[in-house]
Amino acid sequence: MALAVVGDAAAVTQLIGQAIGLVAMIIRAVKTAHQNRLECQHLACSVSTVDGVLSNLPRDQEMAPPLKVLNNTLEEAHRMVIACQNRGAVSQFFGSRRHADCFNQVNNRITSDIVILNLSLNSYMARQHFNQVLHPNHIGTPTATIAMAPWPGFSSGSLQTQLVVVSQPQVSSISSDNPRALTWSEIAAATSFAVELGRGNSGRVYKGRLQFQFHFHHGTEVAVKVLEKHRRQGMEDAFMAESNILSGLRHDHIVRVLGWCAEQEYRMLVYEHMGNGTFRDHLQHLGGGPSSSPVTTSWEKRVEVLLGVARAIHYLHRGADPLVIHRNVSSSNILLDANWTPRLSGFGSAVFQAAGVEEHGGQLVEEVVGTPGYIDPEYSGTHRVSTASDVYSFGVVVLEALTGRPPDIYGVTLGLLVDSVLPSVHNGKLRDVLDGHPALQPTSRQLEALDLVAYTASRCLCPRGQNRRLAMSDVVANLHRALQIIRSN
Ligand SMILES: Nc1ncnc2c1ncn2[C@@H]1O[C@H](COP(=O)(O)OP(=O)(O)OP(=O)(O)O)[C@@H](O)[C@H]1O
Repeated sequence: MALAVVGDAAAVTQLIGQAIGLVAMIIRAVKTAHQNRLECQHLACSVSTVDGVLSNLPRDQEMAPPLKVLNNTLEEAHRMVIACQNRGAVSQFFGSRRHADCFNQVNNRITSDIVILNLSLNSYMARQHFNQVLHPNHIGTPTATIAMAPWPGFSSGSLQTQLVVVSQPQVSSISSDNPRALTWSEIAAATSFAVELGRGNSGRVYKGRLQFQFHFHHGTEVAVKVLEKHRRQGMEDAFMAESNILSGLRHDHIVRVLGWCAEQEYRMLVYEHMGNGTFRDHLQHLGGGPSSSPVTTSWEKRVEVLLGVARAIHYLHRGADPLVIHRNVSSSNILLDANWTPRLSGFGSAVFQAAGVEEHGGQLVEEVVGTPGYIDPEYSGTHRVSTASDVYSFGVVVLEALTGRPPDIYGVTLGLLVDSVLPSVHNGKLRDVLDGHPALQPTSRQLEALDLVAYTASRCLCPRGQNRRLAMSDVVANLHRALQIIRSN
C-alpha cells in the first residue's frame, strides 16, 4: 500500500515535470515563430499562468488524470507553435482551418483543463481537511489552491479564466461534500444512461444510483447531466460555468453538485436527485404529473416555493463569493426534492458578476441566453445583463405560480403571460386570472396574501430594470409577509 502511494507520487511528479517542460518549450518556440505571431504570444501568456500553478500541486494520484489531459493539450499547443516557425509547415498543419479558430480552441482547452485541475485540487483539499479533523495527527496539508478570475476586459458570457495562486487553502469553502471526480465507468454503472429525467440547453439528464460509498452514504440517488458537444452553448462553456460556479455555492435552495466526470471528450455533472420534478410540471400538470401534489393544490406551498427560490437568488446576488447572475431563472429550473423543498438549478448560463458595472446597466455579454418568455426585454435589447435581469425572470415565475399558465402562450391568442396578466393585476382584478386548482373560492386572507404576491411580481416586471425593479431582498421580505398572512388564515 505504502509502495503504491510512493509510486503514485512519483508518477504525478513526473507528469508535473512533463507539463513544466512543455510550457518552457512553448515559450521558447514562440520567440522564433514567424507566422501568427500575435496568436502565438497570446498562447505563451496562457501557458505561462499554468507554470506558476504546477509547482504547488500536491503529489497525489487524484491530480494524475487532469494532468494527463493538460499535457495532451500542451503537446498540441507546442506542435502548433512549432508549425508557425515556417510558412510551409503552417499550411501543412492548419490545412483549410482558420488559424485564429485553432488558437482559440487550444486556449479554451487550456482554460478548461485548468478548471478541471482546480476541481480535483478542491476535492483533494476537502479530503485532507477532513482527514485532519477526523485524524488530527494526519500529516499532509494542502499547499495551494487555484483561484479563478475572469480575464480582465473579457465581455463574453462564457467563462474565460486566468489563474491566481493563493498560498493558503480557502478552508471556509471546504466541506465533506465538496464535489469530486468520478470515472465514466462509475457513472455508467450508476445510470446505464437508461432513465432520462429531462433535457436542457446543453444536454440530457439521466437518473442513477451510485454503486459505492459516496460522501458517507451508500447508494446515493443522483441526476447526471451529459453535456453534448453540438449544443448551442458549447459544451466546455456549460461545463465550466456549472462546475466552477455551482461547486462554490452553498445554499439550502440551490441544487448541489456532487461530482463531475471529464474523461477524454466526455463532460458530465452529477447532482443530487430531486424526486418531485420541476415547479413547472406541477403548475402546468405536465407529463401526466400528479394533479393532487401540494404545489398544485395549495397556495401556501406555492408561496413557500417562491420564497425559497427568492432567497436562493438573493444569495447569488448579494451573499455568494464571488457574486453570481443566474441568467436562466424559470419554472423548469426550480426542482423539488422529496420534501417539496425547492432548489434552483440550471446554472449552465450563469456568470460571475463583474465589479462596478451594475450602475451602468449591467455587464456586456456576447449572447443573450435564457428561456423564451422569461428573458428581461431590457437585457435582450442592450446585451447588458445585471441582477435586475434575474429579478425580471423571477417575476415571470411568480405570475406563472399565480395563474398556472405558461409564460409564452396565454389563452386563445398567442402572447406573453406578462402582457396578458399585468393589466388585471394593475386594475385590482387578480381574481379573474388566478389559477383555480389551489382553491376555487380563495379566502379573504389568501386573497390579501396573493394581492401582495401579485404586486411584488408587477414590481419585478417593470420594463426598466435599474432602480425601478425591486431588489431580491425586497422580494424576499414581501413573500415572507405573504406567507405569514396565508398561514394566519
Ligand atoms: N437534480 C435533478 N434531479 C431531477 N431532475 C433533474 C435534475 N436536474 C435536472 N433535472 C431534469 O432535467 C431537466 C433539464 O435540466 P437542465 O439543468 O439541463 O436544464 P436547463 O437549465 O434547461 O439546461 P442548461 O443548464 O443546460 O441551460 C430539468 O428540467 C429536469 O426535468
